[in-house]
Amino acid sequence: MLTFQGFSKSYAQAPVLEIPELTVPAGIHWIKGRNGSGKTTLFKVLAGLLPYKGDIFLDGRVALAQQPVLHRQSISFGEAEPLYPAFITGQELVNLFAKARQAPEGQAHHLAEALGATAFLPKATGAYSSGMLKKLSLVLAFLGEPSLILLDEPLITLDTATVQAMYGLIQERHRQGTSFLLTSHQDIEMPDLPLTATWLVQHQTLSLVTSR
Ligand SMILES: Nc1ncnc2c1ncn2[C@@H]1O[C@H](COP(=O)(O)OP(=O)(O)OP(=O)(O)O)[C@@H](O)[C@H]1O
Repeated sequence: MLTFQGFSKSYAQAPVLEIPELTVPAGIHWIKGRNGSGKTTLFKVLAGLLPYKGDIFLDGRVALAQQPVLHRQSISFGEAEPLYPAFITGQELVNLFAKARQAPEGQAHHLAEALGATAFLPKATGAYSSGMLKKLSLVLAFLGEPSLILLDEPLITLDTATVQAMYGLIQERHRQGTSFLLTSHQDIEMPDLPLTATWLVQHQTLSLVTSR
């Protein structure tokens, strides 16, 4: 699904990640790593938000740096601590993302219902709690038909029922062929998801811990 070749990422002169040669197969992947290890940096690179050196390919055909439009259509990113302009409503963002991503009819409604976001979408996001912001960010991340969805720290601020609903959506989309990368800075297990592999960001690289 993802192939790294001679990849490296630095901030100014400070190296953060180096992945000389690695293939991450399709599936649901859980990426662990301590605070500051480089998980968010990896996701921002994959989401096309940060420059890097080397090559990253998606599904063997989309070279992320060389095909930015196809890249952004193919990968969607749910941020760890999402922030939106305070005056905009959740519904306006959902409408915008649904249009830009050509989301199938009814998909936004299904996602908002599943994640318990329908009631507050008409309100301006400046009035949202951190959990409401996270639910909105998940609705936006699932919109459209990307082949890879990146969810950075998806468990933080969500109540137990919403975490279960999110697991349900991940499995539903996985059955339809979507891959997922999920991160956590906590060393927790994920018994409720059929994980393809667990990875660790450590010593400035990404290493496989376990795989099915
Ligand atoms: N914009 C930036 N400029 C300079 N250094 C940065 C920048 N963003 C992140 N870093 C550095 O890169 C390293 C990796 O940070 P990153 O946010 O990717 O870690 P993380 O694994 O997501 O951490 P956490 O679990 O705390 O969210 C850290 O040393 C951090 O200080």
